Amino acid sequence: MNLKLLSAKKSFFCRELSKTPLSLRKFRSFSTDPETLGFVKIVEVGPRDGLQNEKTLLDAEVKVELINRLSDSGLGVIEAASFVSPKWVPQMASSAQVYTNIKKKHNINYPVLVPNEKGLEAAINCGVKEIAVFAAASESFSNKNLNCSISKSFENFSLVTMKALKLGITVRGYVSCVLGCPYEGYVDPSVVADVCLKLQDLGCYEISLGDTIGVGTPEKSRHLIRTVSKKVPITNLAVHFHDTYGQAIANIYAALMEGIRTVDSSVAGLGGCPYAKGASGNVATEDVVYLLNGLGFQSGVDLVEIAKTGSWISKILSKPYSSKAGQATISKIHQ
Ligand SMILES: CC(C)(COP(=O)([O-])OP(=O)([O-])OC[C@H]1O[C@@H](n2cnc3c(N)ncnc32)[C@H](O)[C@@H]1OP(=O)([O-])[O-])[C@@H](O)C(=O)NCCC(=O)NCCSC(=O)C[C@@](C)(O)CC(=O)[O-]
Repeated sequence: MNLKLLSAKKSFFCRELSKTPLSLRKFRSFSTDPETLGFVKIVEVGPRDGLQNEKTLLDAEVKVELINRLSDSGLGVIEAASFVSPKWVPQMASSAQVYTNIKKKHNINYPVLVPNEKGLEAAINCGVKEIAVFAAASESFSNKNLNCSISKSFENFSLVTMKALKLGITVRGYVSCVLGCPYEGYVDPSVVADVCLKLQDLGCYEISLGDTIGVGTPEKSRHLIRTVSKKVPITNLAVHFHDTYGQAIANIYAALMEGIRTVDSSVAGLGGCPYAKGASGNVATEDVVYLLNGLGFQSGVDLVEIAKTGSWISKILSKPYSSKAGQATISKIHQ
């Protein structure tokens, strides 16, 4: 790398690091050398979070093709489906068919969402190796999304995780509304931290912080991560930003600077939660890959391949292709 550029990059990262309090710097082994910044795991949630809110029911074959294409782009984790009630989320009714028909690669993890024992049974029958349970940091959202209180949801998750872990199925946890709730507004970061800790205590190996309605800003995201990581190690945390206010990439940058190394994203920025009206798509995987490449992080994801898939699925859904990095990448291919 050009020496001048390297030194400019280095001083930029040193400036960023100097904004991190000493106490945090100590336990976040956070490199300042752009050459050794390391690996960021991308959790692709397009086939689940991206599609669950689509009104037009997609054929299982299209979802299978989407996942197979994503599998060819270098992603290590692709959330494939959701074993929830089809009455609640009709788009996910074909999850068993989708999961069984995808061409699974040995080095890719294909987790699915599971809210209760019924969902776990269905996942087990399909041979699923990883599930994700999803809690909320707001009572109102928990009631809308899961039809029960936060404490009742944990009774379900406790049964689900215990059974799953006994069978060797790993469990990831989500917390929704970490930076705001569509029904209650402000959410206290210490409440989020408590919910994260509970998920960790159940045996979740990783907890994803969901900004369900995309209201977060970089400083609020930093504050949240600092609060939560006092209870759950930062290495066990992921971030999951929706882009409702166009802040997702800035928030991810802030999260990376705090030491987060797992980022959820959705191809073509698809997505939205059926129980969070007005919440727009997730941050686009293409935009995250472009950011990571620019910062010198490795993700293993091929920007051209993921952009081709983003452009393809947008056409299938008759939507404009909304990823800026994806659009630019595709237009370069066609030059
Ligand atoms: C949890 C329930 C089921 C409770 O819903 P309920 O109505 O209280 O459940 P129930 O036990 O009374 O069952 C009602 C019916 O659903 C069936 N049922 C019950 N469970 C299942 C199941 N697992 N699979 C298939 N069917 C199921 C059950 O058999 C019954 O069928 P019926 O007897 O009426 O014919 C419901 O509220 C539900 O499915 N909620 C899921 C909502 C959802 O998927 N939301 C989106 C995902 S979360 C999200 O997007 C946020 C996230 C993770 O991305 C992070 C972020 O951005 O914040």
